[in-house]
Amino acid sequence: MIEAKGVCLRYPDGTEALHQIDLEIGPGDLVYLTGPSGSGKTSLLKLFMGMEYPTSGTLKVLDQPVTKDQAGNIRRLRRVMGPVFQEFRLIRGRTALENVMLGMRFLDLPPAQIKENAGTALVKVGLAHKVLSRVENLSWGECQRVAIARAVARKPAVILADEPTGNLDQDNALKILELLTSFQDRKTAVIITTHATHLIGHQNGGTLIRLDRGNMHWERLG
Ligand SMILES: Nc1ncnc2c1ncn2[C@@H]1O[C@H](COP(=O)(O)OP(=O)(O)OP(=O)(O)O)[C@@H](O)[C@H]1O
Repeated sequence: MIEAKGVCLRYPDGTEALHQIDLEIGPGDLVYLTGPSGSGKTSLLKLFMGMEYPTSGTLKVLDQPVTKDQAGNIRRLRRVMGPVFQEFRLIRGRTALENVMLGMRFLDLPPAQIKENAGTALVKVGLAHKVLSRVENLSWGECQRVAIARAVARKPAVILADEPTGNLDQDNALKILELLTSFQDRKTAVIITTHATHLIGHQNGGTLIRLDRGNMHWERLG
């Protein structure tokens, strides 16, 4: 599903964010990405999303090479990714339901099906009572759940959540990790960046990737 061989990422200002990354993530895998601030976690997610390209090495996502000259194909690839961005990127003035539906606009589904799937996703994240609320009237935690619903409603091949525990106390961080890992199934891989490694449940298994100044170390959990 995701295969990286010797991947390096150097930004135009010379910063080497990732160095010689080798990894394989298969369908249904659960991967936690951790490491200090600036260690390269977001950069790695951006590579998986085709928002950055490797400066050297090879990266394939769903058998699609992630290179600049494949930009058109990568745009299509993004439709089967389920990103949950740190800043959520919700559209103000629109309801929770509309936000989730907008995230599905590229899917080849009839409008009624899109609406139904969007509603189901909001129920799954515990927001049945906020479906018709505008997002600016929701709390921060509710907005986070809308962002998760938008990612999962697309039934993506990979859910990528960037630091979903960042602003949460321990109880809520645990709930969000449990919610995100509940979407892992045979076909859906879940990748979560987090500083909260002490909250990672070993019962779900999975892999912990530690990044340290762009270098990677693996650890199997469970
Ligand atoms: N667009 C960019 N241009 C230049 N350098 C960048 C850019 N984006 C990130 N960096 C640098 O690349 C390195 C890795 O950044 P990245 O955002 O991937 O780290 P992170 O592990 O996600 O950090 P945090 O936990 O603080 O979010 C850092 O040194 C950062 O300053």
